[in-house]
Amino acid sequence: MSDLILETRGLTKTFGGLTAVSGISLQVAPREIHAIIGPNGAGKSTMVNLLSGHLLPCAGQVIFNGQDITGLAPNKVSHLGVGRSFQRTNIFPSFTCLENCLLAAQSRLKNSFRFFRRGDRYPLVRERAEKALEACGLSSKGHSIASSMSYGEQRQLEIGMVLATEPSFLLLDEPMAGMGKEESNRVVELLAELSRDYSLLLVEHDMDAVFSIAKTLTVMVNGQMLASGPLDHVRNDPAVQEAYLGDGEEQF
Ligand SMILES: Nc1ncnc2c1ncn2[C@@H]1O[C@H](COP(=O)(O)OP(=O)(O)OP(=O)(O)O)[C@@H](O)[C@H]1O
Repeated sequence: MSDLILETRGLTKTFGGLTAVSGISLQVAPREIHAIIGPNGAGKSTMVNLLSGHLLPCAGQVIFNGQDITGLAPNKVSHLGVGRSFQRTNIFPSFTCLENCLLAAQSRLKNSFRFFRRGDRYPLVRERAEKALEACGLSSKGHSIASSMSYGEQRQLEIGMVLATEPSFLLLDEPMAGMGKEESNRVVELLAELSRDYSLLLVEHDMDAVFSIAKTLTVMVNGQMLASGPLDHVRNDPAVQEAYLGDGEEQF
């Protein structure tokens, strides 16, 4: 029995003549934060989309909790416990924080026709939504209209909506994108807290954030995996050092 929660084997995606993800094999252990880093166009978001079922791989496998989930539709992947957030904020701006989480929690009800009833009429849905709000640090903002909150809080809410779907694994695409230092520090703390209960794979450009919370790291360049493994090991890998120090853009 594998002790990995997620594993990819030779995962590959091409768009016409471009190989966006080329034979990537990585592993994520339970309750660890695994970060994927790399320059723009490296294939990081494509990788996330392959894991969440939003894109079909051309070759390779995705194994989640020992089950081959390659090619499953996003809703099936989500029902198995993989929750994902997107690079751009994906909330209902005119709804309150609680209503956003209620909708996310309600999406987990078996009968989709139950969408015609308000989520707060279901005690379980309400309980999950409130728990998610608390877990994302917004329990005091339940009745705030989402669009009236700061950008950082809106991104926190998005994580709350993912949590309301009761995942065991979180796929987060640039959760700190566009944030100032203070806001991203708050999200770093939140993710560290969440890693006690959840396994996380995140794509992130903020190296300070990555190095402060990730336990394992995968570095991608031009669709290829340059290195993958424990943070310090990968960080000191000569190929990684060269790739990052080479263009002077993202040094560590
Ligand atoms: N749907 C698509 N059709 C065609 N090409 C695509 C598609 N999605 C991504 N690509 C290409 O695949 C490559 C990898 O893109 P991807 O968005 O995965 O990179 P990334 O590492 O996430 O970049 P960034 O950090 O800028 O978000 C890029 O060259 C991109 O233009």
